[in-house]
Amino acid sequence: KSGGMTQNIQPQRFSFSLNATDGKARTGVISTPRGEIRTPAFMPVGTAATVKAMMPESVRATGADILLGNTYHLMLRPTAERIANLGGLHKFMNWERPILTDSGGFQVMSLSELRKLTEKGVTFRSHVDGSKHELTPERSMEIQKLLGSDIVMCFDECPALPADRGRIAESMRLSMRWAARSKEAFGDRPGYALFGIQQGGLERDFREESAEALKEIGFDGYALGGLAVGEGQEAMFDTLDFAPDMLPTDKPRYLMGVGKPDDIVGAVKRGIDMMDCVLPSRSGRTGQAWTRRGQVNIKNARHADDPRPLDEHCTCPACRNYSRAYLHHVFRSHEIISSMLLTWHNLHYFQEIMQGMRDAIAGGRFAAWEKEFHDTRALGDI
Ligand SMILES: O=c1nc[nH]c2cc3[nH]c(NCCN4CCCCC4)nc3cc12
Ligand SMILES: [Zn+2]
Repeated sequence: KSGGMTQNIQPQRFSFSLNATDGKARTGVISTPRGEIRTPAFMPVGTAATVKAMMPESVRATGADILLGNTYHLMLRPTAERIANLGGLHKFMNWERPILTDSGGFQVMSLSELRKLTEKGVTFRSHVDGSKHELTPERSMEIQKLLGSDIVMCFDECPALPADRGRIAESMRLSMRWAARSKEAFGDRPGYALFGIQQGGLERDFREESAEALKEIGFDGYALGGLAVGEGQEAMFDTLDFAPDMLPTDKPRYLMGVGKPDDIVGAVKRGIDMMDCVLPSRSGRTGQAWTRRGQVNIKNARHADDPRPLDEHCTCPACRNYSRAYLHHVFRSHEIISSMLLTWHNLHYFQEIMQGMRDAIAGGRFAAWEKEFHDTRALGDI
């Protein structure tokens, strides 16, 4: 760097400070050497080292403080070793702020073929080229270290639902043994964090057993896994009515894979600090816009002549500079800009929900904010 440039001195540690609570809802800041994460936080998903259809600077412009990457996808292509040799994932994808990486177990079970699960780990064939691979707690930690991930997830097993109690307990106990092996393999890495993942399905006693096991091992943060796997919102909320409270209050709580706007609001209301979901980006590419008045499918013919923006209150580039008619046209014509604009809008809207909740919790007015959120959605699109 040129002389005289003041280095923005970042903390060399990973820490979480709670600023305010309102009921069970919390707001705070996670400090990391690569920057701060305002909570409650929503993480856009950058599976293959890109948030699809978005430049990194655009992702930042939506208000994101942290991205999610996937061990499973990056180990298959371009491989973690190649990314490490090129300077790590941050440099590779030109995102210098925090990155959290999922540990791969969930993606193996949902994406690969010919999987074999043993106490040691999982062997599987790549969905990309059919090549054989193995993931273990140790290998997952090594991959996430090679990537340079700021927040590393334990290697776990997420049971497919519906599953009987015996299967849920057996799977959770395997994940807890893998959590211990993950912690051992992670080692002591100041400035980097390792999060444990609570399992146990929808069962209070198994969630309790899992939380106790994780606290005994000790982690920098605690995720709730095994949810958003088809149980439905009511069952998920019923579980969130007790499961987060079993985890330490002074550490971040991360609900994996969630979700729709109302899932996100309901989760924050129940004490969740971090979430991730492909929904805003994936649905954006299919023409599905999320707005304060509910969902809008821009491909619907009713928009063909509509000169109004998607959402007149939204300040994103899609709503500031384009009409519904234009968005309708570029989607119908399969123009690349269609994915860019709708993804940008959806990510911007999701971040606006997070900012709204952070402010509301800090101001002790979460209930009022939540009521306005639901009442406006009930109006439906105009
Ligand atoms: O238990 C988990 N351990 C590790 N990673 C996970 C990721 C997860 N992602 C989800 N749900 C994702 C649901 N998402 C909704 C939008 C469409 C694609 C799937 N549950 C998860 C549980 C886990
Ligand atoms: Zn917008």
